[in-house]
Amino acid sequence: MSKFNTIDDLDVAGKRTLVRVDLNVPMKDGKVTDDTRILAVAPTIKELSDKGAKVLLLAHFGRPKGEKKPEMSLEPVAGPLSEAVGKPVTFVSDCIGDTVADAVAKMADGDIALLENTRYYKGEEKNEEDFVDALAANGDVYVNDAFSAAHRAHGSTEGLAHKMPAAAGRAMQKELDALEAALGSPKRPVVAVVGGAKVSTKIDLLENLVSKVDGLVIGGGMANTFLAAKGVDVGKSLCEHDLAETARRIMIAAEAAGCAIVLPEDAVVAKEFAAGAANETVALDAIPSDAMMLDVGPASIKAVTAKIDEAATLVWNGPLGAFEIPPFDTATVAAAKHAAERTKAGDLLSVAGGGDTVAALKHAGVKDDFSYVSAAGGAFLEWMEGKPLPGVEALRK
Ligand SMILES: Nc1ncnc2c1ncn2[C@@H]1O[C@H](COP(=O)(O)OP(=O)(O)OP(=O)(O)O)[C@@H](O)[C@H]1O
Ligand SMILES: O=C(O)[C@H](O)COP(=O)(O)O
Repeated sequence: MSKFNTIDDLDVAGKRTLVRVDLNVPMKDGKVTDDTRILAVAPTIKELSDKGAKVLLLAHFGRPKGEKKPEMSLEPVAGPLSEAVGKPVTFVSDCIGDTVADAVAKMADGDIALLENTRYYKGEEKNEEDFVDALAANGDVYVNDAFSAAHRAHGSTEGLAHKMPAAAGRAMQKELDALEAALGSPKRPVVAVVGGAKVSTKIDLLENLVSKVDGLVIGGGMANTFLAAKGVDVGKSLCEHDLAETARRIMIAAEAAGCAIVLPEDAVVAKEFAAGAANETVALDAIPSDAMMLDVGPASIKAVTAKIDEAATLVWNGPLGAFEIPPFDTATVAAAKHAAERTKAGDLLSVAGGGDTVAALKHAGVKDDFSYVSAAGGAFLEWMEGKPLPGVEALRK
């Protein structure tokens, strides 16, 4: 990390310290269901507080697209965060303006405040100068500890670094060092497993990824888009039909690069996305038009585990199905357990990343058996692609 400033290079005592963290955590009914990302940033927050900084935490939650959507408030995260840091964390209902300035005026050195969702403002994702200036108005120094959001050139992840002395936090430092150690020169064959629901934001990076890996297993909502591009009628499944051309381009690029793509061969379908929903396993040409593919089926699981058996290195982001609701967790759990067994046997180096992916590995009971688990999903895949991450680049010395 010597190429980057770290907290050791910043004087934070008595300073209003804007700290970008990733608190985009899995949540159900207003409660945090996985605290991995919270635990990852807690040491940085505690260290800054212990050094006498007035710690102002900046983070996004979900994709409110510039609207103040109450269900995407960060307020429910303040409690679990306070518990993880072992100090009180005050929630502030805005991230810019007088509300923040008034809260800061009441803070003593060492106090910690969590500011409201930065994506409540359009200027955040657009990295608008006015918005960045408004964020900067309440800070003296900036620390970025959100590796998992570093692939976004947003106001709080990139813009702010140019406005005041800036440094990487401990979690950011640890992630970059660990990924370099594990995947800097990976042992081949390298197999990537990509699933999940963020189809439009992750599909583009697959085009580069296929030239870096020897095999690519596609599952989850991502697979539905590829299957539809191949002419499969995916019914009401999560699928981005307008990305069919992109999916086809990726399949051509993979073939040219000698990267074998593994797509589902069968599917577990249901008419509703609910616990206990009636479901059945069907062939790809028999998906009912009113049903959703919520998991890949047994033939697909066999193909996925066989591909994992070929790998010396596995990188995984995105569950193979809607794992939060059994039985749609079956494929994700089976693949996770299989990768964990091979890792424990010393036959595989396994790296997984992503908010929900980590939750899925925990659910499968194998999180600690993977070689390395990153808090980052999209950022981790972009790092794998070899792309410079704007949030990291902005911290270069
Ligand atoms: N077939 C499917 N249909 C609908 N949702 C699915 C399907 N397969 C997986 N999902 C959902 O995908 C979500 C996780 O996707 P996502 O891409 O956000 O992964 P992640 O690990 O959180 O990565 P990141 O950190 O980039 O967000 C889960 O909530 C899961 O229910
Ligand atoms: O969950 C993530 O991967 C990060 O928090 C980034 O979220 P985003 O994909 O909505 O930018």
